[in-house]
Amino acid sequence: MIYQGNAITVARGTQNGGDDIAMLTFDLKGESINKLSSAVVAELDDAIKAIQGESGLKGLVIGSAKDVFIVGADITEFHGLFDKGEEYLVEMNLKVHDIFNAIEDLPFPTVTAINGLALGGGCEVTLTTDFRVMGEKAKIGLPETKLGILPGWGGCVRLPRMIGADNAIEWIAGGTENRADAALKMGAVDAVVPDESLEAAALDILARAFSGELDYQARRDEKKGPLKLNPIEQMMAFETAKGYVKGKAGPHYPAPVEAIKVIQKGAGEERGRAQAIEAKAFAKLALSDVAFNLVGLFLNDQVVKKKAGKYEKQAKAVKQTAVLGAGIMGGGIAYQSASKGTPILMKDIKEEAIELGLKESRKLFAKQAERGKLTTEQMAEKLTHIRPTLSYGDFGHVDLVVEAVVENPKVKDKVLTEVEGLVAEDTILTSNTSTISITRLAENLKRPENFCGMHFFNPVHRMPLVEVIRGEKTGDAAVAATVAYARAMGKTPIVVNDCPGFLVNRVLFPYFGGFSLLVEQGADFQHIDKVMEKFGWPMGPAYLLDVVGMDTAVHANEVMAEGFPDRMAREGKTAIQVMYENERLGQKNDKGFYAYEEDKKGKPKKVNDDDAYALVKQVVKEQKTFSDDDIIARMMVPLCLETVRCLEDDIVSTPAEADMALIYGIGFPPFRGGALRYIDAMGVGEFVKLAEGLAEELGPLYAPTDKLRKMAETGERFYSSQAKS
Ligand SMILES: NC(=O)c1ccc[n+]([C@@H]2O[C@H](COP(=O)([O-])OP(=O)(O)OC[C@H]3O[C@@H](n4cnc5c(N)ncnc54)[C@H](O)[C@@H]3O)[C@@H](O)[C@H]2O)c1
Repeated sequence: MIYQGNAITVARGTQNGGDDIAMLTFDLKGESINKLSSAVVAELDDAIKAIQGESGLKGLVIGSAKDVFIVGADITEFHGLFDKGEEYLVEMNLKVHDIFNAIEDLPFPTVTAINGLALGGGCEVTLTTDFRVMGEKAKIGLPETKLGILPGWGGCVRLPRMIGADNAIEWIAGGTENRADAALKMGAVDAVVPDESLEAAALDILARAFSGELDYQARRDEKKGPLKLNPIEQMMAFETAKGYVKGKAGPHYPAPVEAIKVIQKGAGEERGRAQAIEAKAFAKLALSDVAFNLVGLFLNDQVVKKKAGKYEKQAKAVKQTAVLGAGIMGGGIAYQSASKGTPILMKDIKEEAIELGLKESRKLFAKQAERGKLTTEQMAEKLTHIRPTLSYGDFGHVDLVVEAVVENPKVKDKVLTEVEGLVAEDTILTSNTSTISITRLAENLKRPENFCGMHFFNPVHRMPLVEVIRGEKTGDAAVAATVAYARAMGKTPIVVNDCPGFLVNRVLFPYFGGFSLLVEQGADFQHIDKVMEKFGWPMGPAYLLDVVGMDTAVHANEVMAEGFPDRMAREGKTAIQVMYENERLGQKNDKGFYAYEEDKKGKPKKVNDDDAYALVKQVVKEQKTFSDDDIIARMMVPLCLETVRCLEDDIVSTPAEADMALIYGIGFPPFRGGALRYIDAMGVGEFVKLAEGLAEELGPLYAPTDKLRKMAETGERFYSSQAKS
């Protein structure tokens, strides 16, 4: 044994009967995957030094004993490391460069055997060796820009020299996970073989290097030298890419463009100087709020997944489901279930509704086939997973039912009690209601413990969130099975307690409340939209209301006002009500705050409509002017405060889940990390001051809770680590 650590071992391996190959294996103890924590990187340093000190070696194979090669750096360490500042981060990366360069400079040929995943730092380890062989099912990539940073351990330097600037930009700026065949085509790896042949293939490559058939020194020189593009080619490649990538990433996500700049700046440089450029740019990005928030988002996502995983372990199998109602939501639920492989019965009372639901599903499957994601046979097979019906015939064999009929408590009561009488004792019943209390719907059921909410978002195939709502009598088995089913559908379930609006709509409607007040005080609704879109929302509030539908919004608002009269009930008409009364329902009838025309692709395109302005005038009481910051504060404060209340009222159990629900459910700007992360970034004290000032003029919708005031006094935060700026 040459080296034995907690995550790395180096042994002498055989090649043609000898023992002159160093076999370095990643196998992190106590974990199911390999990741590059600081401790593992320190081990790698020791392991390479041990190899350097060993005599009689003539080759190195790096591999993994787990199902994956290395999934990346240990992201749980990031906030702590970023806290140490720019200088520390530059030094840290230069040290890693020294270790990685030492692998690249070993006096014999080297090869990595990649199985499972080689992402981020894991991918960068593979780039240090002269050759790479990859398992057929493995994936490789540099997803760092998705975290608001850039590959800082040589990815921006080595990859462009290996696969060309254009290809490297695509991988790095896109943060893509790339399949083995694509990696081979681009020259990122030298061979693709079945997993079980990886080691043999790696040894074979070494043998060919020993025989001189493969020139490992030439490979090395290429990686270590400047990028082979003349200045004009460089200009063309980089400038075009920067323009394109900037347009795609948008103004709030600087990392992809910064990564291109690093590749460009380092292009004419040899290894050491190019790596220094990379280290500096990495540290700068790592200290940005965007990186802080995106890393936070990743960690929150882990919390949410872990919680769902725990429920899933206790869940009974959900093999056959049913949806009641084949409308917008029922149709979407049936498609999503079938698409991910759980057979589903789709029941409606109207033949036309069923036809429409099936037509939508066919359209969505056909789109996937067009994009090459499904073959025609697979598409036909998936469609058979949806079984349309007008009767309850096969409901005796259903594990879980999703009720998605019209939003009317009487109809829902009737349908739910009817179906409860037909299914097995342990079948789980769920409702996709957006506004009716789950505890209330359970009142007429014989087995309320088997009932909970399963709230999807529209359009179901696109929106990742499912709120799983626990009513007063809901049992753990119902929650567990519903969470498991949501996961099987490829969704992110978050478990919340019952209250009007549940979590997401309870938080969204105060935001619309802020919008109504602004409009009444003379703010232009199109300007509000522009400001909030610039802030990072995918659509402004007026546009969002048009998408939600004015009828839905008015109805939900009534429910919220009844539930929280102190802050959500109000006198006088809002612009939303005026739109509704004038049959401007939004996109569903082509007119709301905007008018809608069909674009070339047949999608609704919003255009200005003077009639909408004329109607809004009816509610305008003042003509105040608002700065962009005023608008942001008046929109964001009620939303953030309601999120705080949901946490205090135990509607949601952690800040991580609350923030992720808003990002996944209503498109809260991800780079801002969520409502509670937003308060933390502003500082709880500053936020409370801002809210109190607004509450004086605008009332209880803006009033901070006592607990939040206390947090401001004591300096408490929602998350433990702190953003930089
Ligand atoms: N549309 C949304 O954006 C959205 C989002 C989340 C939740 N929801 C909720 O989902 C539910 C359905 O909403 P939708 O937008 O799909 O409505 P929809 O009007 O498009 O569809 C309702 C369907 O239910 C059918 N139906 C009525 N009574 C029935 C019965 N007894 N048995 C079987 N089918 C019956 C109708 O024929 C219709 O096809 C509502 O509770 C709604 O609040 C809607």
